[in-house]
Parts: sequence; C-alpha cells; structure tokens
Amino acid sequence: MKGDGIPAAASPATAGERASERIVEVDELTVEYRTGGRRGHHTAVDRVSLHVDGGEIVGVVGESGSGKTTLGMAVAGLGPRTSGEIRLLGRDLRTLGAADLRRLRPEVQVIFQDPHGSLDPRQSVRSGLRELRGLQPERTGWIDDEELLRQVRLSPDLLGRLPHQLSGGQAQRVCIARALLMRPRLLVADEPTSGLDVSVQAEVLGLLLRLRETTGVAVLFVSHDLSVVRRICDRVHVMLRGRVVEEGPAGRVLEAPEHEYTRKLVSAVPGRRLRGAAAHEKAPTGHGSLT
Ligand SMILES: Nc1ncnc2c1ncn2[C@@H]1O[C@H](COP(=O)(O)OP(=O)(O)OP(=O)(O)O)[C@@H](O)[C@H]1O
Repeated sequence: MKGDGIPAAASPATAGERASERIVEVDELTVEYRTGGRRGHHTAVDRVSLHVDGGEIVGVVGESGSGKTTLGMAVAGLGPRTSGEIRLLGRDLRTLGAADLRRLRPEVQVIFQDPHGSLDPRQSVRSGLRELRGLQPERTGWIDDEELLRQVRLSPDLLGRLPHQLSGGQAQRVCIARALLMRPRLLVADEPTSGLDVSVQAEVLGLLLRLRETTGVAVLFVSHDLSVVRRICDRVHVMLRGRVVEEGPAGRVLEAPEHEYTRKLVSAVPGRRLRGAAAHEKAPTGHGSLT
C-alpha cells in the first residue's frame, strides 16, 4: 500500500488476498439525464445502493431501459452521476486529485456487449496491447502478450490478427485479455455474452469464472438474461425503472423471487433453465484447447 491508502498498482495480490476486500460500494446513487420533455430530466438510476467484494460476481438484471447500463457505467467512472457516492477501494472518486484518479481508474475495467465495436479495426491484437502497455507501463509489465492470451484461452498465433479476422468469441476474449492486462480489481461486464452463440457464450462465462478463481477479480455483471445470471452470479440486484426492487443470493432471488416484478421476469424464462446449481458451484476447470 502507498501512504495514501491506494494499493500499489503492480502489487501481486493473490486471489485469496483479494477476496473479502470491499472493492466498490455504491450509496444512494442517482443518475438523471437531461431531456427535452416538460420535466426536463429522466431519472435512469434512482437511489441505488450496492456493493461488490473481492472475487464476487454480482448481477444486475432488469428489462431494457431499467437503468442497468447507466448504473454500470457510473460504477466504472465512465458515466454521469447526479448524486450519491461511489467508493472504489474505500475512496470516493469525487474527492481524489488527478494523480490518485489516474492510479485508481484502471482498477475498474469494462467489457461491452459488442467486442468488435470495442476494438480499433486498424489495430492488430499485438499493437492494441502495445498501446495499452504504453499508457500504463507500471501496471502492465507483469505478463507478456503470449501468456496473456493463454490466460484467456486464446492461441498466441492470434496476436497478429486484426479484429475482423477474429470470431465474436475470440474478439470478446481479446477484450477480456486487454482488461486483464491492467490487473483490475473489478470488471464491469455489460451484456458481455449477448451477441455470442450459446456455446461460445458458455466458454466466455467459464472464462470469467476461472479468472475470478485465479486472479480474485470481482465482476459487476449487467444482463437481461436471467439464465446466464443464474449460472455465473453469486448475488443479484433486480432493477425496475431505475430502482432496485429485489436483491439477494442469485439462487434465492431467481428460484424463489419475492417481488412481483422479479416473478414476472422469471416466468418469462423458458423451461426450467433457472433451476439447479449455479456454474460457480461446478466451475469448469478450464483446461480446454486454445482457439
Ligand atoms: N444519454 C442518455 N440521455 C437520455 N436518456 C438516456 C440516456 N442513456 C439512457 N437513457 C435512458 O435512461 C434509461 C435507462 O437506460 P439504460 O441504458 O441504463 O437501461 P438498460 O437497463 O441498460 O437498458 P438496455 O438493456 O436496453 O441497455 C432509459 O429510459 C434510457 O432511455
């Protein structure tokens, strides 16, 4: 730890050390967007409180427009905030000076739904990584490119490829590798598997579960897909019109929902896909072949 309480970026904390630490704490967060209507604003996130601890995967679910992305972006420090507090590793981002902010921001990395849209189409995987290393040399020296790709179950042969030469699943794993390079404490994953085929979706979910085990990274997992959330999340928050209407362990909330709205969401899931043990209770060992 540095004297200011911010952990040194390159300190190699083990997964065990990283677990149980409070990574992010959101207190009564409200986000309003300006609109042209009579009220002049729209409340996208309305007094939401939540926390994510080291190694936890915490879901945010709800229908389209319920405020999930707005919440995720605010937690990542990338979106607006009207009121309320977001403390990352115990520090309120608003009170930090520029140098502290620069050091703390990489602790949260974001993965989006469209991996190809997140990658520069003119940049090979290798040159994209080189650019990131140039921006944060002190954080990124812990691993070389080849090993980084192996960590996300990609062949190092892909380093020379441009984004359009990658499948959706490969591109998403490159995005995860780029995030991982920064040794973040928290990944905000916004519908990271929605655009992928079901089998590729399962591989990416398995990868996130394995990375949580090996690195202790926590994940705020934003999704409208309850069966995916049931597979991967420890706890879940259900959002309706900007408010959290129900929260708790993923198994309890999704198998025995208490709020009427959660019941409605659950009843819309076909078959019995929410039943049974979550994937983290039977996490794949991840020794599959590289692609
Ligand atoms: N930049 C913006 N300006 C004005 N309103 C916005 C803006 N971004 C989002 N909204 C509104 O805020 C509300 C929440 O949007 P948000 O994208 O956070 O919801 P979501 O649950 O992530 O939806 P989806 O699953 O469709 O992405 C919606 O009513 C949306 O129309």
